[in-house]
Order: sequence, then structure tokens, then C-alpha cells
Amino acid sequence: MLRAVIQTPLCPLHRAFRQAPRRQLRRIPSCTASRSPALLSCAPWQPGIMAATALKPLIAVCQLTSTPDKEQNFASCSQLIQEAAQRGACLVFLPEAFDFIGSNTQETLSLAESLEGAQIQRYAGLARECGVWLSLGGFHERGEDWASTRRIYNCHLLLDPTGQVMATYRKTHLCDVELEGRVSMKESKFTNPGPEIVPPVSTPAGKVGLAICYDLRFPEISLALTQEGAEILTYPSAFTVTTGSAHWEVLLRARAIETQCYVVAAAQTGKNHERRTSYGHAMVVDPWGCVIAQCQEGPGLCYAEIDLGYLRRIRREMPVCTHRRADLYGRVTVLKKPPPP
Ligand SMILES: O=C(O)CNC(=O)[C@H](CS)NC(=O)CCC(=O)C(=O)O
Repeated sequence: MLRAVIQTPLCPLHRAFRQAPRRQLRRIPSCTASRSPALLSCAPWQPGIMAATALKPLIAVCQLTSTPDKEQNFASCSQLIQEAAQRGACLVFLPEAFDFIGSNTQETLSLAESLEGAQIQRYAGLARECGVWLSLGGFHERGEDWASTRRIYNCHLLLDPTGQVMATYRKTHLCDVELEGRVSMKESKFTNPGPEIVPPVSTPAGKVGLAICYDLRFPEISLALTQEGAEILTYPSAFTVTTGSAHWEVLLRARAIETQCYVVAAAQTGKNHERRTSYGHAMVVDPWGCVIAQCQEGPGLCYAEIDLGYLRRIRREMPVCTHRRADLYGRVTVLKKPPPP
């Protein structure tokens, strides 16, 4: 079932409400509280309606066609982020390779930057200006071992609205896949696998667990993140058309049903360069497995409200996590790396 999210512009009061930290979200703002001209746009929200519909945090999911042109990609992302912020989203998700998609290995390596470079600074600035959290779902990162390995990391960053990096997760499952005559990917040729799964991060929308694209095929990581408290799992992606049309929605819905989490998947779409096309279908799945938002064809955004009350009800009514038989097949965990000696 596809449930449309009604997209209405928000008045400044509601926008502030949606973007406030969760602990401040107890009171429903009243549009009649102030007569400021800035709030005249509140007219459609009569006090009676407001009392009946407590606003839930709104998230925005981006669909992009990254190319090798970093400037153009930044301009596209920046426009989408601003639009999402204006609509009142508190958290905006960008797909894997939001920074660029190189047309060959050489180009990919030469365009990659470190986390201290200009790109991430610019996104930190955007987070601040727009007052939103940003999931930067797959940055081509020159890590500390760049000089020795000459390989990069596929790094998912989560920024808070002050522009601070709250978490970095480096893709642990690399996509080395050869489907004769259709798909040829060897990510490990230019990417180092990440060393660890990172604990979920608290945001105004819920606790966010970070993964990337091909990780979606490994339910262990989604279970490990859920056991650590995740309420929202993120799979920023750049799926191929062949594998996406066969597996994408099924995998996303399966991860949501198994873990009883919201699953958020920003995506690349369309022709990235001469030899590459991405599947698109950026979407949000609720913890019951229902697709509650999906992008239309081409670059753009879709929105979803996160209802943690609904999530808790599903977990209470069908407590699968307490029915696990770890005695039969073991447990998955987020292994904490030992501190350096
Ligand atoms: O390298 C870049 O610049 C962007 N990254 C990607 O395109 C990555 C690695 S090649 N793509 C995937 O993981 C596709 C997975 C997929 O399609 C599946 O699991 O079916």
C-alpha cells in the first residue's frame, strides 16, 4: 500500500517545532499564541485541528543523479536540502555518492577528498544555515591510510544542525559483483572495507543506524544496529537497474519487517555517466513494512513523518526481538573497537 504524505508548507512556529530536539517536543505549538505578522501563514491551522494532530518529526529523502561534476552535484544537493528545510524536515538524507560518481577508477580516486576538505565544510555550513540534520550517505573519503593504500573509504556521515560530525560509518560490505553481460562492479579495487559498525545516533526523528547500499543485503548489520537501539535504519544507495528492479523494494521492506524499524533509502537515479545508470526509487518504509513515501522519476525529494509511538506499538504487539533463539544461532552485536594501546 502506498500512503501519500500530504505536503503542505509549514508556518515558522511549526517548522521550529519539528526541528526542535525530541525532549522539547512535548507541547503542541498554538498558532494563536502570537499575532506576529510572520505567523499569518498559520491561518489554515485552527486551534481545534492542531490539538487533534500532534505534529510528528518530518524527514526528507533525496534522489539525485550525481555526475563527475562536483560543483554541479553540490548545487543540486544544496537546492534539495534548502527545499526540505523550508518544508519543515528536521533530517535530510542524501544518497551514496552524493558528492560525485566518477566515470572510471582513476577519476574517482582523483576527485576524492579527506573529511577535512572543502566538501564536508560546505555541507556543515548548509546544515547550519538550514538548521537541519544531514545524512551524507556515501562520501568518497581519502582516509588516514590514503598515502599507503591509494584506496578510499565509502563513508556515511551524520551531521547535526551545528554542522558537527556526530558519526562516521565506513561501508563494511563492498560490492564486487559480476553478472555476465549486465553488471560489472568491483568496489574493492578502489575502496577499503570499513573496520566497524557504529552505534546508532539520537536525532529529533529517532535513533538512526548507519549503513550503505550493498550492506542492505546483509541482515546481520541491521539486526546488530537494532539491538543497539536503532529506530531508523538508513541505506543511502546507488543500486544498478538490473539488481534494483529485482531486489530493492523487497530487501528494504524485509529489513523493516525483521527489525521493526523505519527504513530510509535515499538513492541515485538515472544516467550518471556514459556507462552507468542507477535505479532510483528512493523510499521510506515503516516498521510494519509499508512503503509510506517514494520519489517519483528523476531527481527530487519525498517526505515521511516518523511515528515512534507506532513503532513501539508494533514492537509491543509482536515482540520478535524477545523471541530470538540465540541459543540456536548466536547473537549479532556492534563490536566496540578496543581503545588504542
Ligand atoms: O562507487 C561509487 O562512486 C558509488 N558507489 C557505488 O555505486 C556502489 C559500489 S560500486 N554501488 C553498489 O554498492 C551497488 C549495489 C547494488 O546495486 C546491489 O547490491 O544490487
